[in-house]
Amino acid sequence: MADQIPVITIDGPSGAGKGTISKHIADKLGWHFLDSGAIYRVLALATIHHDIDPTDEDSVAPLASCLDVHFASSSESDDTRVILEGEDVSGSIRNEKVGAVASKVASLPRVREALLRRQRAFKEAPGLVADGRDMGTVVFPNAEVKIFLTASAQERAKRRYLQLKDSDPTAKIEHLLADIQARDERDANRSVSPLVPAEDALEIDSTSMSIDQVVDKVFCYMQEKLGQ
Ligand SMILES: Nc1ncnc2c1ncn2[C@@H]1O[C@H](COP(=O)(O)OP(=O)(O)O)[C@@H](O)[C@H]1O
Ligand SMILES: Nc1ccn([C@@H]2O[C@H](COP(=O)(O)OP(=O)(O)O)[C@@H](O)[C@H]2O)c(=O)n1
Repeated sequence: MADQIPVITIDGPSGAGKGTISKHIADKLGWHFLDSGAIYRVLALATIHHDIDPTDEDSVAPLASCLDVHFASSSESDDTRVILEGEDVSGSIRNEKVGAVASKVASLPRVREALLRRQRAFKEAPGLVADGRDMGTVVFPNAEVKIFLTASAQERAKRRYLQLKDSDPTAKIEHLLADIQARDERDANRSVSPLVPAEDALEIDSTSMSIDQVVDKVFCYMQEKLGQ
């Protein structure tokens, strides 16, 4: 029964480490993983491909409802491939331009509504780790374990720079910091599903923590909550 399937939600701002930590926890437990940001990014890319204004709710909402996207596991790597309209877009959804458009389409209430069922369908046995902005507040409000992961904007921009510099030699920390701050502002101030910690979330500031330290902290908290 879907109701007996445990869910761990990890929400927080861009670059806090949500994806990295969620994947570690999901792998360790053998649970499913929902990267909800990838769905908003794919929708953003679809608006770019179809030349749709990302702020026009009447055009973006129908696109969200019938978005032709699926997630495929790859035999060559651990990564899940993201397929939009038959094309592998796993790399192209990750750039900062697509991230900025994603945060625009994500502020449209009917778009968020249209994507709810698609996200909830990831809840399958033996369990789910869900990463995003509103996993613990809106999509899985009854999740057993909720984490709100943060880090200072400077630290997040530095992490993003280190992540991008090899594939994008033009990446600059000051541009990434400005993008992160603009996205934080839009995500926190939108009218629907703003980026806020769930009341029952454990908040972790990872500014001075290593990836392993964060994984250990989440894992200990999860064992305490689930009694495992
Ligand atoms: N605690 C940490 N310390 C240092 N680097 C981290 C930490 N957590 C994540 N990172 C690195 O920061 C980058 C962004 O992490 P990511 O998981 O993509 O963040 P998010 O999903 O929150 O946007 C990745 O390169 C990741 O390896
Ligand atoms: N559950 C979610 C996930 C992402 N998003 C939006 O989608 C954008 C991209 O999400 P992401 O998780 O891939 O972004 P990063 O944290 O990796 O930079 C975010 O800036 C949010 O505006 C959202 O609104 N709700």
